[in-house]
Amino acid sequence: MPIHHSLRLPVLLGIFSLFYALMTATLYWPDSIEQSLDEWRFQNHQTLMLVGSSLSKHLQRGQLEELQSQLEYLAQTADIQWAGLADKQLQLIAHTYNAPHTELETEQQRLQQLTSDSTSSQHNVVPSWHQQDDTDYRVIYPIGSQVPDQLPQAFLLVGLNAQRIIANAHQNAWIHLGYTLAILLFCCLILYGLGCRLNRQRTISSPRTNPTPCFALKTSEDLPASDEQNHQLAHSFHCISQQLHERQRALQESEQLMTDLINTMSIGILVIDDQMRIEQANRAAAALFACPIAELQGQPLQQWLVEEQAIHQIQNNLGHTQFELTGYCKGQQIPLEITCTPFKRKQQEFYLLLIKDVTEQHQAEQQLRFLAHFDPLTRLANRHYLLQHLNQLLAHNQALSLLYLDIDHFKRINDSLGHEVGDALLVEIAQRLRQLCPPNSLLARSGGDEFIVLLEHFTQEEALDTAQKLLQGLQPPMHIRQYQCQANPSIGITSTDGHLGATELLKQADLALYAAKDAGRNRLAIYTQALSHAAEQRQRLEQELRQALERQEFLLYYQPQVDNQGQIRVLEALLRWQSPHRGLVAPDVFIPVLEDTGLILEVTRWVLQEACQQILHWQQQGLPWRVSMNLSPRDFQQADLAGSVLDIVQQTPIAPSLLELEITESVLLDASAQVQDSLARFKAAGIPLLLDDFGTGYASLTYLQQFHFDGIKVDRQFVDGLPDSPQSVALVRGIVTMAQHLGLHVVAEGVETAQQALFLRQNGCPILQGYYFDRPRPGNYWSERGNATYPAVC
Ligand SMILES: Nc1nc2c(ncn2[C@@H]2O[C@H](COP(=O)(O)O[C@H]3[C@@H](O)[C@H](n4cnc5c(=O)[nH]c(N)nc54)O[C@@H]3COP(=O)(O)O)[C@@H](O)[C@H]2O)c(=O)[nH]1
Repeated sequence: MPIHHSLRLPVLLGIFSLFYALMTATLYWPDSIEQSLDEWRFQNHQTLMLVGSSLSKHLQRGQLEELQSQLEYLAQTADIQWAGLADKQLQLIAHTYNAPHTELETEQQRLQQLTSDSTSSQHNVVPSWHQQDDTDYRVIYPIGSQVPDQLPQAFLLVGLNAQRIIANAHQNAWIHLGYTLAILLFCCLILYGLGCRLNRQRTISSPRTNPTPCFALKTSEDLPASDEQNHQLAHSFHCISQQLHERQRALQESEQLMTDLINTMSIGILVIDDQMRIEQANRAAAALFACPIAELQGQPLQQWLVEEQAIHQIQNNLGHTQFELTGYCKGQQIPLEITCTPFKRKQQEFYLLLIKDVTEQHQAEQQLRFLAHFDPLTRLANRHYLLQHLNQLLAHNQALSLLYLDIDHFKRINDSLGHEVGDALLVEIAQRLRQLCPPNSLLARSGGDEFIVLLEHFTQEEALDTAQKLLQGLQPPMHIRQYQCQANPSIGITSTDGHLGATELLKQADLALYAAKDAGRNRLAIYTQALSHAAEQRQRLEQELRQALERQEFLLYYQPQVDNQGQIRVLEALLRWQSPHRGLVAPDVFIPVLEDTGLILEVTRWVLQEACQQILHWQQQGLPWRVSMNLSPRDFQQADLAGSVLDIVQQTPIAPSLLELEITESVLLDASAQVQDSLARFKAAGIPLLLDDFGTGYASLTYLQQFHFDGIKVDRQFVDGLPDSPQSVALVRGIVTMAQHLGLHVVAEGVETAQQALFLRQNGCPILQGYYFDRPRPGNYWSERGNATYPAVC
């Protein structure tokens, strides 16, 4: 059938449209589905990478609950059906509730095949995608793989379904095809309409060729119909273009959303191509390199990295790996932690880099390293560092000497002037020691007020010489704020030819230090074998004393204090130790050990209980004697000395005034609030307090008044010189006069002769104690002796 010439073009166009639609369907369609799937995989890859990094952190911290909820959260993501997590041994450690067991088992087997694949050049399994059927995919995603050739920390197993994406792609393709056809159809119609109009005009303008009124007939019937069609077509075209516009807007919006999301992430993100050019960057990355995003894009990555081999590191990395590189920011070098994940898009290789500035982390690590080896206060090496160095030298049998320093009575500075002054003084001491120490020496703060100087290649004579310089150098007082502080050290010295262990050497220096302290402080002492021997003896004594306490080998002896009429007024309870090996041991031998070990606290409790029982016993016998007992300075360091003493006293039916407490001056030297509180509570309970060994220490009238003592005991050493030594005479007279004026009662101890007793009586001392009257004896001796008086002193 011949085609009217005005329809020829539209018909041709129509045929072309159909042909085009057919071509698009066969060529464009599969390609567009493949492209959608590519993009879908890429997006899921990124999601898995982000989730993988947080799962890795939970794994490192062993947070199983967080792992589980992270997986559940992942399974809520569009197209992700289920997820599971297998550890390095390929055992499942967590999975979502909806994960089918058969799937998990299959994935586990697949994982086993992947990791055991001997043909694989790397054990570091890369993310692998497996297509189950048309729409189902399974992904094995390695997590926390840091080092090539090593298995990653774990594997994320994920089931994905691409049905939505494929359906979307189909829909898009249909719409695309529909649009194309509609546009072509629309063009056909326009062309057809134009053809008709051209014909009509031709008819009007050339009446000779077409004079018939058919034109009028055609115009009256066809023209309105054609206008109507044109109008509808224009309307459809408008709708289509509007829809197109809206879809484009939606696309732009989702693109913007993606960009915004990436920009809000605090971690720097870069996408680079295989030529290492930056394709995309987020705001955090721009801030890291202090360069606007637009300027970053298209730039070679090398421009921002210090190391040349950095690029090889990125290119050679096969999986999701993490490494550190140094980057540039405003000309400054910054340490960067980079997680690199390669991916393919449209057959081209790309790398996704997650970049973190680890400057703060590095600083914290540096600080930790510093703290591990140095003392933060004085900035000297610490004990740990010194030990390390000492061990290294001794491993090479190097001859060396050690000086062990301890500042005498440093505690008093802390207690009286406060810890801030104490700290400042330590810094000053460190500073002075630094200047005094010779080259080839290592100065360390061992802790508290202890310092150690390691002298490499120093003989004992040279070490002695250095120690003397240190002693002298620390002699001048130090000005700390408004105070003038004295920091006198005691120094222990030891030397070795390099054939000793570090611990042994330090022990020797420590023993020498204690020898220096025992010898009167602010001096030095050299280690000798005898010190080790004495230390061993002491160790043994300590051991035996512990047993003595368990086996109840302690005894109380009592020594009387006699008045002017020769009557016993008070009996002083004095501790003895009936040792099965040593016989009856005097307290001078073992009390220092009990004090050092803290055993004295238990012993004092025992003494107190015994003394109270003895008072009660004598009371029941009609012997109204008071008993005095000694408290050691160490007793005052326990938390509630007054509480425990008063408890024991109250448990016995005796008047507290029948017990006297003898306290040495050294207790008051460090009179803390705790000491003051204890003394006040004894006083309030009615227990008399006596200041023992008066005159030997730092006897101060302030103490007597401040702590409301009832009396003093004149020390044996003053009584010893009576009546011949003019100093003793003057001192004893002075003490007694002062005590009388203060209303204190005075006891003189260590009275051994009749002359001493007479002198004391004639000089107003009413109560005397000493061998002249009696030695300390067991309680039952006094029970039997009863109230008999001693001969009057005349
Ligand atoms: N914390 C405690 N300290 C106690 C306790 N028991 C005793 N001590 C203290 O031990 C030191 C030695 O005591 P001791 O060997 O018992 O000596 C006492 C007397 O025997 C001795 N003394 C008494 N008269 C004379 C004498 O004429 N000559 C002489 N050479 N010595 C004599 O004096 C010691 C009593 O001293 P004091 O306590 O200062 O009155 C001694 O410091 C005891 O304090 C205890 O249970 N806890």
